[in-house]
Amino acid sequence: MTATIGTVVTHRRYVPYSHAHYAGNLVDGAYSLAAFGDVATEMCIVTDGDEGLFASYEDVQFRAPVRAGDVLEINAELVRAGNRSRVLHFTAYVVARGAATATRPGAATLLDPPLLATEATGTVVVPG
Ligand SMILES: C/C=C/C(=O)SCCNC(=O)CCNC(=O)[C@H](O)C(C)(C)COP(=O)(O)OP(=O)(O)OC[C@H]1O[C@@H](n2cnc3c(N)ncnc32)[C@H](O)[C@@H]1OP(=O)(O)O
Repeated sequence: MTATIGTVVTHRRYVPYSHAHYAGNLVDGAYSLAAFGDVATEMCIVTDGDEGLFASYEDVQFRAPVRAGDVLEINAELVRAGNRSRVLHFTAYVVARGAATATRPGAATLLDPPLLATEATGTVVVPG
């Protein structure tokens, strides 16, 4: 296992309507953070053969809403590797979004370009 700076791990997931929390089917910010935790877990497996533990966030920016019915692309990039610490930069992009009408309740569209919804920097720690 090697912690190579620039390594990227990507997940894609549909945001279920069961996660709508606010008006307009808005999803809470914690949803993005949970997604960052999952992509960080895979990053730790890739770099260190262990799931790792999330130690801290230095910065979290909610730049655009995430809504139920969105398809998210979640990325983690390894930006710094200490002895046991791994600093990751996270992004969550909306790549597709529901576009329901009265006659087509399941209509949805790809977003081109994708919409940057959430961005963060955080540190995970792996065993020595
Ligand atoms: C992948 C996602 C998983 C999750 O979401 S898990 C759920 C949430 N997280 C947790 O429940 C974790 C709870 N916290 C802990 O268990 C411990 O707390 C840690 C294991 C995270 C760290 O404890 P210790 O192993 O005793 O840390 P040390 O020996 O003091 O330091 C080891 C390396 O970790 C860096 N570090 C420790 N705490 C922090 C912090 N809060 N923010 C940033 N970095 C930290 C240090 O600097 C050092 O780094 P250097 O080995 O590269 O020199």
